[in-house]
Amino acid sequence: MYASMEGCIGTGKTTLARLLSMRYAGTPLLEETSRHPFIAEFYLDPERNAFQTEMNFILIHYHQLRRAQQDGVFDQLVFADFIFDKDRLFADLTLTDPDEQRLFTLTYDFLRQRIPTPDVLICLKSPTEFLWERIRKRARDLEAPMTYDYLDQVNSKYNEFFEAYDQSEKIILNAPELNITEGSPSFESALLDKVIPALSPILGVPPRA
Ligand SMILES: Nc1ncnc2c1ncn2[C@@H]1O[C@H](COP(=O)(O)OP(=O)(O)OP(=O)(O)O)[C@@H](O)[C@H]1O
Repeated sequence: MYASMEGCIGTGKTTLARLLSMRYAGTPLLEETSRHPFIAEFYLDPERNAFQTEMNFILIHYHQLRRAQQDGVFDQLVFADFIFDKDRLFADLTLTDPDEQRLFTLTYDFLRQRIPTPDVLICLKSPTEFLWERIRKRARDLEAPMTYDYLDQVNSKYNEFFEAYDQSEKIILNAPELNITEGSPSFESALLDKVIPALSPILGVPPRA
């Protein structure tokens, strides 16, 4: 079973994937963010750097998922904090040159066929204001140039994507209601009330006591 979290920037995907892995004694598959060499440049000049950023993201994500597949990671219960399709969603927004869009699509479609699709997608929805607050609070240097308008556009893309998504089972959750914060008692009770009852029947296993 392969479960993946998705949601806009700052929704809490990584924290949720990590905690669900612990709860279900599964294996976390977390995005190797430290290996995104272009993201800082992207935020400084999105128009100029979008193509190299998106190509870089699909190659990194592809290799991480392929490596996991070859290492037999998907033979276990896996909780990932990203899916390959997220880069299609970002590229739809960031790539404006038709030649670059075409080359991205050719590469994306070629790679997409070679990687596994999750059995269940956990969709974390959130109002943009909530995400903006979280991103300001976590204060990652490279995200400092991000504008509210950009975040709002990414968030709208995610909402459209969640609506249309039909590749597997999906569970739609409201991220602010969960208050995804490690060690928070309200998050623990939201996990028990809202996430685990929806997820366990799909996974076919109960969480650890
Ligand atoms: N394909 C992409 N194109 C442009 N930027 C991207 C892309 N994928 C991720 N990013 C950027 O990389 C950074 C990390 O984003 P991502 O949503 O993957 O993780 P996150 O915000 O740390 O997740 P969470 O807080 O939900 O655990 C963000 O600044 C995001 O805008």
